[in-house]
Amino acid sequence: MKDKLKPAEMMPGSFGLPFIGQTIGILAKQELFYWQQYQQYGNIFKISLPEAIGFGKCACLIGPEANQLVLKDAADKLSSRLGNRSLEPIVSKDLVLLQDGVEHRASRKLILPIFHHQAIASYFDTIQAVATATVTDWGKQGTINLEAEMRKLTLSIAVRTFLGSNKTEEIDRVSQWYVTLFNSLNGMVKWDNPLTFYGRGQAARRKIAEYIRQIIKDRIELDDIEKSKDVIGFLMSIVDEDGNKFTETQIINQAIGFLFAAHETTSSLMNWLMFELGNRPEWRQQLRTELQQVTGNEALKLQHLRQLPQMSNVLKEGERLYPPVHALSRAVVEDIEYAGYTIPAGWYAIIFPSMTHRMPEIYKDPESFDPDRFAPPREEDKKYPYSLIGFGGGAHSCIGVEFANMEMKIILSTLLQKYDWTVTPTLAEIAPVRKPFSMQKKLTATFVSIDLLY
Ligand code: HEM
Repeated sequence: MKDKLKPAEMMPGSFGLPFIGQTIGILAKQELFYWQQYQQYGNIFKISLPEAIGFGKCACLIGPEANQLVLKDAADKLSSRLGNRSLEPIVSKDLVLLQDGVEHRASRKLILPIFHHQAIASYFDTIQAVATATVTDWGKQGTINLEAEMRKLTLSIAVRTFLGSNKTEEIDRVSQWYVTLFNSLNGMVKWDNPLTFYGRGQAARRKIAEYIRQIIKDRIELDDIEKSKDVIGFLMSIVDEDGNKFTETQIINQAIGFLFAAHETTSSLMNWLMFELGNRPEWRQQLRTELQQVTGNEALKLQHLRQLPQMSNVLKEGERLYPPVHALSRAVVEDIEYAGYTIPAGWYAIIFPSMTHRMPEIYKDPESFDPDRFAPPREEDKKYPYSLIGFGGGAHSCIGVEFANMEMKIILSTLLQKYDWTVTPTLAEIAPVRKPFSMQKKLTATFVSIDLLY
């Protein structure tokens, strides 16, 4: 049986140019590059990416079966740590995503309680307060750059709930360092020098680390650990089965890792939800009616969030059409087999939420925004396992999914209760969106107070 398997080199697709592989196509076209390869070659194709940026020969696999293989069935033969090593300059090996096997299971068990629903309930008030205060300004500003303002809002929420900072100037400072660190991911030259993206990112990382170190020091001095209901507080209180606590460096690395995992993802999904809703007055009204029925026009409370099925389906439809993590990468450490090919150790296996989510075999009329596809009896995501993977799946599935959904529901509810809005460019001008990462920068939104409308 094994003899009949073809070598991965025989897959359709192209490795591109020597040394740089397909880098030029990917830099120029981003997600669209993979989409075009999929159209040309089908649901399994090869590419290559430079080793200098943490890759090599890659098998790109599309569809629920491939997702299940990579995230579950063959997970023991794959390494998330090596598959995501391009993120190491930002998040360090202390983040669970960069760990495998026994080490990963042990760390994940320790940190899961931080994002368990009991714990995230304690973040509700903070998120609501930041969301309410921030969006109050949006109505006064005329047309806003949606991406920039949403980034500020989600960063403020993350810095407040994770690090416990509550002074505006501190939040702004940490947010600026974080943006510099995030942008340094684009830096090809890994030289720690102020002249390079990478160097500026590392300098910003050291500043964030120093800021967190001071928070830890203050809390120890003030004996304030147990009282602090933020992520740093939880990280400082965790004790493993042998009585060990996280070291100061581990706490810093985890916190920076969480900022990274939580921020860009939530911000991007929020932008596209605002875009879709901004183009659909009927859905804005439907969500508003659902909210009114549940809250009875009182302030939003935590328990209301569990009674908003239509809003939950809108979030899922956003996750389906605009998954912020459009590709998930693993390094192959032991040969795996898929679709008649052997994918050997040393290669990378990459799966794509963005393309799985638009397969007509799974989702009816996949390009259309149709949140009801998730409501009974349709429940299109239940037909095949691993067909909705915007939050990943298997051992490395997102630990922040509840936090993210709570945050997005709070922001959306706050906006729906306060404003009506329009977004440019319009759906007709840019759909279907194949480059959401860069396209989101073009989005602008105009908010009109509901009181002025009704
Ligand atoms: C809309 C928001 C979010 C989306 C779409 C999202 C998506 C994902 C995805 C796709 C993965 C799996 C990556 C892989 O398997 O390679 C993941 C993992 C992870 N996410 Fe999220 N995420 C979001 C928000 C958050 C938040 C708020 C946190 C909180 C800190 C968070 C923390 C993590 C962590 C720590 C992991 C790694 C888990 C592990 O390796 O065991 N994420 N996320």
